[in-house]
Amino acid sequence: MSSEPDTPDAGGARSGAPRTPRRAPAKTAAKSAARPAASAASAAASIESPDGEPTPARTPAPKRPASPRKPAQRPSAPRTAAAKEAKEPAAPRTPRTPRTPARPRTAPAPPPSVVRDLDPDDIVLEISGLLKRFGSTTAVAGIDLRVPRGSFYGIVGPNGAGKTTTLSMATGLLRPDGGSISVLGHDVWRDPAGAKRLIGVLPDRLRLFDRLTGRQLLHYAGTLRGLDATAVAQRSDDLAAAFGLGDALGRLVSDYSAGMTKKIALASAMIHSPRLLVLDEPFESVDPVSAQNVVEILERYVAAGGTVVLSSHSMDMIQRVCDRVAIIVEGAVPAQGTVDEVREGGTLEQRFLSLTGEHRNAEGLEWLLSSSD
Ligand SMILES: Nc1ncnc2c1ncn2[C@@H]1O[C@H](COP(=O)(O)OP(=O)(O)OP(=O)(O)O)[C@@H](O)[C@H]1O
Repeated sequence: MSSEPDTPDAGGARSGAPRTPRRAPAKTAAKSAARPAASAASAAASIESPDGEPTPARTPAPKRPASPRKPAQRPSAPRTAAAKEAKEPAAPRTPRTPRTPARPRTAPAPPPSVVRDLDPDDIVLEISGLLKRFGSTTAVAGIDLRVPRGSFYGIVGPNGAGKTTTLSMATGLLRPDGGSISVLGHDVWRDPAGAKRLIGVLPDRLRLFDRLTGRQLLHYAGTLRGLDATAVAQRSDDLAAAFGLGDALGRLVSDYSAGMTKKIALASAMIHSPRLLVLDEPFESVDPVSAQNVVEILERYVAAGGTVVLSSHSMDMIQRVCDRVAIIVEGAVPAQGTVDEVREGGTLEQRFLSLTGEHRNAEGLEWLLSSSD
């Protein structure tokens, strides 16, 4: 979460034992060999055998003599008017047999949506008239959202729609230009300490203290939230086991894979058992098995009374796990509500496409298909 100050090296080069530089001579030579003939010979001569001895350059194969070209077979078109007249008129074309009409495609039935019967007046996160501009760009243009307690709330939208900007403002990471945000009655910008105590955040751009081990990072996150050392140790073990990071807790976070980093960041966001979890693209870089594992952890959290707000580009995932969803387009929310209300009988993806008009095609990229030789 943003309340964690950035380390000077956060997001920087990976630490740990220096890696042995990889040898790539064979690759380089192979690459050179693919070059045109003039350089190919010198490249071949420079290839070394594994014991360091230069291998003899191959003798170039003798060129095959070019076979004489056959004259073109196509008959030439009649040149004179007389010859034109002599030409027989073309036989009339037989009309095509009309095709049997294709069977109308039946769209696959949308999967059943997750239904949670929640009190619409018991609101955990309330956003009203939220506004944010960056210079001449209006990133968020007056968004209203109401997230009921106990919901698994999905936020979807095309690239640049304003999802991250909205979630950053909702969690106190970015100051809005207008509007208000409250978490269980605490105004995020007037009472940041009160609101932040209730929130766990997985921000879009992870900036972690990656020179710490996983265990140290969890210890830091837990003690920052006021937990004592015993509780932190216990919860760290529980979270590491749940996220499959048990064996990695002793290793530096900088040496984690992208998916592992996401999971340790998520564990850090959950260690203080927040009432609201705000997760910006939590499944990005996470393998399908781990994603399912994370979903199960979040479902247990929601079943126990927690509330999750997450953004994702995976319509399938949102449709499968969320009971409510908001679609953000150009900084506004044209549709929000239960998944069934938003998808209006179709799939979430169909509704998303109808609202975003995202049907760009590859016109203008014809050059991409032409060879660069
Ligand atoms: N710090 C910034 N400075 C200038 N413009 C910004 C900044 N942050 C976001 N924007 C702009 O605000 C708009 C919304 O960006 P945002 O990151 O919220 O979109 P998003 O919906 O999260 O996109 P994506 O799905 O690609 O992550 C974009 O036009 C973006 O270029």
